[in-house]
Amino acid sequence: MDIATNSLKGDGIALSFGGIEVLKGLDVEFRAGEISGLIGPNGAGKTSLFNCLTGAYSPQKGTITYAGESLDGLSPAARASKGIVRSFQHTALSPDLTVLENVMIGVARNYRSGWLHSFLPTRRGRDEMSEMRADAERALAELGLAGAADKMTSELPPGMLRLVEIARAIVGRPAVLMLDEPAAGLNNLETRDLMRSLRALASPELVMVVVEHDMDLVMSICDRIYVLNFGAFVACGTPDEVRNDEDVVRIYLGSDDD
Ligand SMILES: Nc1ncnc2c1ncn2[C@@H]1O[C@H](COP(=O)(O)OP(=O)(O)OP(=O)(O)O)[C@@H](O)[C@H]1O
Repeated sequence: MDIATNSLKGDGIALSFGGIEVLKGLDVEFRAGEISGLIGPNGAGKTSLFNCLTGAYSPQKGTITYAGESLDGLSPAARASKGIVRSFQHTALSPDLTVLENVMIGVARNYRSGWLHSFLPTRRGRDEMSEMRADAERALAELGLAGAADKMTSELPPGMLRLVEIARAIVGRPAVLMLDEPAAGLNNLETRDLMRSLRALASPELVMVVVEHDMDLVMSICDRIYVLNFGAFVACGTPDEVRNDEDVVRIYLGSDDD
């Protein structure tokens, strides 16, 4: 398929709560092969747009497509089965499973018989289990976490937990990876490791979208940045273009938020 068509697009996305319009007819295109950033002050509408794209919210107006195919009306699970996955701002890992087992959960959707069947003492169950294990080991290795596979998640510092969660999101080889504030709660060193890992994940087929308050991270790793304010885009461009945009400097970069 032509990579240029493999974008996640929103056309005229409008969302209201109790009559208050929080997204005002947004047009957006997150392209494969790029890391896109979504930034803006508190309450600008970033999470609302993120939730519309992942299927957690249904916009009252507009259309969302991936590679030209409409996603309208599909639940988050149905979108995930099409390869559109998200990570969570607060880690959603199980403390009772090892790192490897937590990541294996993320790949279960790719197997015909699923997670439960893989534990059954059948040939197919055993084969699927070892494939899932190999997929999870590959995802952990991609993020530099091979050595942590057998640890319990409770033994890991926050920065590594965030990477484990990203490993769980990428283990099924998603088409679209949406990251909600991946650097929240991380120290400077952990944030730098995360930036390196995210940059290394970028590939020509993958649409990657990062909602983030950490401006250094966004400016360092993103190819294109959308700036949202009061539910409307005020700028879109490369980090340099956005950094030098007068409106952005006025409404966002000059604020005390970040
Ligand atoms: N479920 C909801 N019910 C009512 N209002 C909501 C809901 N979700 C978001 N809003 C409102 O929509 C507006 C945009 O909020 P949103 O969380 O999308 O902004 P944001 O840019 O992600 O902010 P932050 O950076 O603080 O997370 C805010 O005024 C918020 O109060």
